[in-house]
Amino acid sequence: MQLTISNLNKTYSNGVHALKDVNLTINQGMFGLLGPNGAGKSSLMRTIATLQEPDSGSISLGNINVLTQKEEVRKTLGYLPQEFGVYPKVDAITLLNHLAVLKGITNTTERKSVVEALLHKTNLWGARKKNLGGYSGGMKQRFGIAQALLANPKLIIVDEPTAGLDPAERNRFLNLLSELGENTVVILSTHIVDDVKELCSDMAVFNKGEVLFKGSPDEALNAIVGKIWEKRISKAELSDYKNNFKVISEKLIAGNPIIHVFAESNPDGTFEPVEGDLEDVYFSKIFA
Ligand SMILES: Nc1ncnc2c1ncn2[C@@H]1O[C@H](COP(=O)(O)OP(=O)(O)OP(=O)(O)O)[C@@H](O)[C@H]1O
Repeated sequence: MQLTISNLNKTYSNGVHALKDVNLTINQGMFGLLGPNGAGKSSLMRTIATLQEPDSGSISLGNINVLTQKEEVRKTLGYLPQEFGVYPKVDAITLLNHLAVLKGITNTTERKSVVEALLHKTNLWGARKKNLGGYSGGMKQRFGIAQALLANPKLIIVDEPTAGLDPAERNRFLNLLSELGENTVVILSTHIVDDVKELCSDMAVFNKGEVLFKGSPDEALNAIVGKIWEKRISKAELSDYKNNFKVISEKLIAGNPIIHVFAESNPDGTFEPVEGDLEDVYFSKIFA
C-alpha cells in the first residue's frame, strides 16, 4: 500500500495558500513530515484524513481514491489530530470501547479483546478506570494512539503528537510509535527534528505550503556534507554575521553564540567545517 499525493492545492477563504502543488509518495513505514508552525502540515493531514477538501489535486491510498471514496479511507484510517479532545468525565476503557463500536467492531468478545490489548500496548491498563480528565498530556496522547489503532488501520496519521510532552513521556510515546507495524503507512507530522531522526526512514521538509525536500534522512545529510560552517562569535557581532552570511542556527554556549552558516565553501576563511546534522538540514531548507 502506498499513499500518493499529486498536485495538491488549498487556499483558504482568507487568502492563505496553505498547500502549494504538493507532490509526495509515501511508502509503508514511518514517514516524517517536518515543518515549522504554520507550514501547512495540519492542512495536509486533515485533507488526507478526509476532513477537508483541497481545491485541486488528487490523493490515492493503494487503489482507493481518497478524495472520492471517503468511507473506504475512514475504514482503514487511524488519526490522532493535533487537538485530541477527550470526554473528561469518562474513563479510558469505557471511551475506547465506545469508539470501537463506532469503528464497527460490533462483536462484543472481539471488541473486549481489542480494547484490552490496546490498553496494554499503550501502557494504560493500570489507569483504564481513571477518568480521562485526570490524565497527563502524555497519557492522553497514548490514549489517542490507542483509539487510532482500533480496527487495524493501514494508514495512521499522527499530527504533532510530542509537542508539550516532557522528555520521559516523549520517549515513551516515540517507543510506542516505533512499534507500529512495518505493514502500515505511518505519517508523523512534527516540528521537532529529533522525532524524525529517531523514527523515520523517509521524510519531507515542508514550509509555507511547499515540499522543500523529500528523501531519507541519510540522503538529507549527504546533501549538506561540506556545507555547514561553525564559528564562535560575540553577541555584538551576531547581527553583522546575520546580514552577511546565511546563518541557519545560533546556540548560546556560556553566553556567546556559536553560529552555523550554510555555504558551499568557508564563508570568509575564519569558520570551522562541521559535520551537519538533521537540524542543519532542516534549518538550511527553512531559511533558504
Ligand atoms: N481553516 C482555516 N482558515 C484559514 N486559514 C487557515 C485555516 N487553517 C489553517 N490556516 C492557515 O493556513 C496555514 C497553514 O496552517 P496549518 O495549521 O496547516 O499549519 P501547520 O504546519 O499544521 O502549523 P501548526 O502546527 O501551527 O498548526 C497557516 O497560515 C494557518 O493560519
